[in-house]
Amino acid sequence: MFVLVNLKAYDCDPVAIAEAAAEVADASGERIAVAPQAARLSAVADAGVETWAQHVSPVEHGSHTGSTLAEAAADAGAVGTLLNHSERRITLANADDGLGAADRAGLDTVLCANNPAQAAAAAALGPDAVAVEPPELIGGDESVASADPAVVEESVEAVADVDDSVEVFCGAGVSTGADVAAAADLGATGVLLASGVAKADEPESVLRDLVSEI
Ligand SMILES: O=C[C@H](O)COP(=O)(O)O
Repeated sequence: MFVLVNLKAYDCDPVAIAEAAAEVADASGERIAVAPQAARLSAVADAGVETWAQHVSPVEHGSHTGSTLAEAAADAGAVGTLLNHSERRITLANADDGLGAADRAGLDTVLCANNPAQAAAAAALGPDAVAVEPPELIGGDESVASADPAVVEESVEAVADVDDSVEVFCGAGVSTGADVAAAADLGATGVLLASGVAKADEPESVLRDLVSEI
């Protein structure tokens, strides 16, 4: 199971979390990545953890003020990017172009979706993975795997029907090793989480717990 920690814009120390994640990944042998604010990509990558962007713009080099160029994210140390996160929705055309930009820069991609129908549509665009996250469960205390297991199982089936090479992750409320194990039981191959780590008093213990039942 891939554990992808999105720090969003939380008031946390991205480098301390990156160092903790690198240590837990090394000790456990599990794959953990951290997605900080774009301005902190280099600092997080320098901490030695797999680093992801939260978003890249669907543009090439040129006159695109305020954009996050995929090549710039890659140069800063990112190896992958989220696209179409629930808090950073984009149009279908921009999702397609964003995937093209990520591909051009050599970034892995996770395209987010709200539900199984969107997951199928997302899979049709050919990302490396689709992450299904019911928006109403994001930032909550109960994991999607227990609060709405059907949305995960149905997304796994819907994506496999479109393209069985696309992985399915799930997210929203994931914060414990039991949540990760439950997601795996439903067919997910990764989890996308944020508040459970970013808002924790001791992020390293949460990270250790997250990989404890894989
Ligand atoms: O990107 C992460 C997801 O939106 C889940 O956030 P959460 O773990 O705070 O529910």
